[in-house]
Amino acid sequence: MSLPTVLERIIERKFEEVGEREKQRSVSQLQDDIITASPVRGFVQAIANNIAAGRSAVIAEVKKASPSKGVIREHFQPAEIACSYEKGGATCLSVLTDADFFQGSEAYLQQAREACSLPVIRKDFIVDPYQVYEARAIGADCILLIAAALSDGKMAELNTIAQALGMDVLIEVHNADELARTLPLGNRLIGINNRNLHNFDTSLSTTYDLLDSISDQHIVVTESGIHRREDVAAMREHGVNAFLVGEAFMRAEEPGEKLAEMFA
Ligand SMILES: O=P(O)(O)OC[C@@H](O)[C@@H](O)c1c[nH]c2ccccc12
Repeated sequence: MSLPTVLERIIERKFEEVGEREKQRSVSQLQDDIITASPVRGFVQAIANNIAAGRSAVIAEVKKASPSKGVIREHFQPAEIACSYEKGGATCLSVLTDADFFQGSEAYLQQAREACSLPVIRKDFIVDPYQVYEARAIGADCILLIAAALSDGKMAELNTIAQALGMDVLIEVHNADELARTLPLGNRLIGINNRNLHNFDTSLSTTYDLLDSISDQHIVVTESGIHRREDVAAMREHGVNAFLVGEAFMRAEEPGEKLAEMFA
């Protein structure tokens, strides 16, 4: 038998984590929290507005560490980073909430969101409805669903729950099969992860190769491995105008300045 890939290990751990959390706080308690949660900020709307105005839409990521890179940013203050991103022209924020593999937390999402007026996506490995309720309870405006981690039925179920709670959904794919499974859901936003979650290689051609199969009604978000102005220019030449960028910003002293530089 082959060794489990990192994605498989993460998912296995997520199911345990959900079990532990449910004992601490039930779904019905989360539903109470949702009643008083901060109203949803339009995530897709913000992206669409930017693109309609001819600009790139930038989802700027708040990420301390990753399994492939280890600690990416030592000085890590989510509120400070959020302000810097907003000043630098970010459209939305992405905040890692996974603790075990990315050193993230729900508190980081709350701190980042409170510090600015940008819509925020909860970046985590969502495999159970519990995590969708939890996302809205902590203020998330959008969730990530990773096609590689979900069956068709589970993906549809989680998507429907998120939308019923008023959130947007970014479904992430990295090959033609995952894309074909995702398109029938009819979501406006499609994320293409240039990083293979099984072996961590990044290749921008992952995005280019899938573009022909996606109609103009969708907004493609290219994710991972965008490091330089040249990467941005190449994507824009292919008609891709929405970007999810983490590491390149996180390694800069002033993340928002780096954003402004790369997307000027
Ligand atoms: O740091 P990068 O290479 O700019 O990548 C950001 C983002 O795309 C990446 O963090 C990511 C994309 N999909 C994910 C799913 C889970 C965790 C992390 C991710």
